[in-house]
Amino acid sequence: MGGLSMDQAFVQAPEHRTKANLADADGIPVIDLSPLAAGDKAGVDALAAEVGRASQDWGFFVVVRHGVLAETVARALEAQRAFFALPADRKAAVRRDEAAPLGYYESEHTKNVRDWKEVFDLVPREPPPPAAVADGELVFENKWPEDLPRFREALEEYAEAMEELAFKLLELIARSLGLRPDRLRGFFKDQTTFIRLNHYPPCPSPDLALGVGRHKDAGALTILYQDDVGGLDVRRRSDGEWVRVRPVPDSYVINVGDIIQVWSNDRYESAEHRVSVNSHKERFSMPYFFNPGSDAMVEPLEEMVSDERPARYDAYNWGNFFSTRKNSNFRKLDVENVQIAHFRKDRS
Ligand SMILES: O=C(O)CCC(=O)C(=O)O
Ligand SMILES: [Fe+2]
Repeated sequence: MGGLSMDQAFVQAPEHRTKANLADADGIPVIDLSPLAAGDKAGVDALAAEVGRASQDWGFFVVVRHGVLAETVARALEAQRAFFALPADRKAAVRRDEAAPLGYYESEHTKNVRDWKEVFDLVPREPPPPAAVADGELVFENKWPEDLPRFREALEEYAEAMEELAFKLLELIARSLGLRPDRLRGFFKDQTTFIRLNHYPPCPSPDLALGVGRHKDAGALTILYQDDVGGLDVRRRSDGEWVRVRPVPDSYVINVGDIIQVWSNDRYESAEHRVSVNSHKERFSMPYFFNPGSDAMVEPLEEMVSDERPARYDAYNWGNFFSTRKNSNFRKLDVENVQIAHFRKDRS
């Protein structure tokens, strides 16, 4: 199934393997976004406060009544299933490579251990192709599979709906930090957002391998659709234990990424998470990684910095960070991949 076969490359170190009978992440807030549609100020303020608490306590929350049409989601899911059901040679025809990182891929490494998954990456907005490609420069051009007619259409429609939701969430995050609602918008003008379709085939050794190894999302916000199988685990802030984010029908799992951690000067923290696999049921998920433009310099916002709380990070360029991270995920390297911790002022 999925063309993967178990070998040493997938084996996690003992301390990173999934334990049986993981507890549920009971406390993860489920937030109803319908006050946004109603548009009354008090309702939206209360919502922003909820988002703020969740971002502080968990770095994760679930949203329901989010306004994304069920048909739009259903069409995207159908496209996703149809793509991964294609024979290997047709998936390989849209395989990503180092210079052109979008498309199909089945050999991603997270922290140098191979993930038990296959993916398809696409961008909602293609930047104009550079006139000449400089050495090391990545070309973000979508690769659409042939003879899968509704695939492109369904995902373009989905991407549009996600962008709308992403900007609403960004506004709530800004409000929750006491900022102007549109304070963060400007960073997303030439955004490097991408959508990933994930397929986790059943795994013969779910006690040894992971669908995605433990990591934090590097971007600003992640909006994740997960099916009803379950497998997303988050490291609970209160005690450091891994707990499972049980699927909620018609919901999205939202997590704040490293960029919001830096912008907020550590008021919010990007939580570590991973994907566990199982031996009997394939799982599908679709994260939307909402990322700023590649020339964005990421640093604590001036409103988040004071004499009592000086800036905790040096500024870094998002485009460099992103392409360095992408390359390190592409194959096994001998060095640790780039982390925001490398830009912390108090690192020792
Ligand atoms: O599939 C999932 O539930 C989460 C995937 C994930 O964390 C990622 O792709 O960054
Ligand atoms: Fe993630």
